[in-house]
Amino acid sequence: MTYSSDTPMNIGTRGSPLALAQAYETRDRLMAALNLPETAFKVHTIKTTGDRVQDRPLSEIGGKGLFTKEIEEAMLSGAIDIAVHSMKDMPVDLPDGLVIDCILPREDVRDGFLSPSVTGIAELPQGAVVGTSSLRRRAQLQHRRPDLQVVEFRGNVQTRLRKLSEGVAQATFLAMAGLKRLDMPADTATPISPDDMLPAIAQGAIGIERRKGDEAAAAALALINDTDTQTRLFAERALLRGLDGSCQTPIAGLALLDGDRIKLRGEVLRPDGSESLTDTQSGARSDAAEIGAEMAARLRPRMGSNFF
Ligand SMILES: NCc1[nH]cc(CCC(=O)O)c1CC(=O)O
Repeated sequence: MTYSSDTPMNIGTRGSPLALAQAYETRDRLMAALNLPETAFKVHTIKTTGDRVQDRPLSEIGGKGLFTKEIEEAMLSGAIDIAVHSMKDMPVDLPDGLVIDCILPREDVRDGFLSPSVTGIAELPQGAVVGTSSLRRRAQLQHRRPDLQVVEFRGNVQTRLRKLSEGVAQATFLAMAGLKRLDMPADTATPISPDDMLPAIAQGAIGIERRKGDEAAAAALALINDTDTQTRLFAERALLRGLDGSCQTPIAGLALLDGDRIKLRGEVLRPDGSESLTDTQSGARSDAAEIGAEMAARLRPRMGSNFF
């Protein structure tokens, strides 16, 4: 079958401005690749548990896939055909019957530092308050600056910028990818080199999920898959899997390609930042997933028990 105005491809997404920007980017790429008009696609916004609960840290609500469950149910029921996700937020295991084999070209992988008063972590005064809801960023920050105070900072990009302007914290972090996809002014944040703060696994990458048997969706998505980004995510997500990690564990990882070689850097931290373990491994890009798994196997004995 082919998609048309009468039988459009139904695209599911969360409703935040960033999620919508990612869904429209996906639609635009599919329009170009399939040479179809806008009317051959329909974007459906779906509210998830994670969107609904705003007053508690995510780690407290618990459970897997807080931002994906309702969307995946809509896909399994046939209400939508594909779902657009930030790969950074995706668990390593997907529900039975669903697959992600389409990854869009990666945006800026770096974290951004945002503050109305200073331009970097080093300049923050002793004891300053920093807002973040990311366990990784919290641990990395406290590892470098144990004097800083970290407060919980939930909500979408716009909410966090508002909290910063209200003075709830003196600084915060946001992924450069999100800011760029939202067309925020370039001076909104100062990019932090991955050498100073290793980003989250899959940061800046968008993945598109579909039903396993849906050959029409598979054929369409194959046209817009970026194999370079996909390969980098094979390595990074294999590391995450090998460490039994999720977005609730302080793990960082970044793979870079150099011709037919791939180089993976990984970091695990104790949640209070008291310890950071890092590792680096290079290999053939065809071995991306093995490299991630091997790194996890090397880190595990170094971590001992109850590391996280
Ligand atoms: N966990 C929230 C989340 N998921 C994806 C992004 C930004 C886009 C990306 O990293 O791909 C963000 C916000 C942030 O970390 O600033």
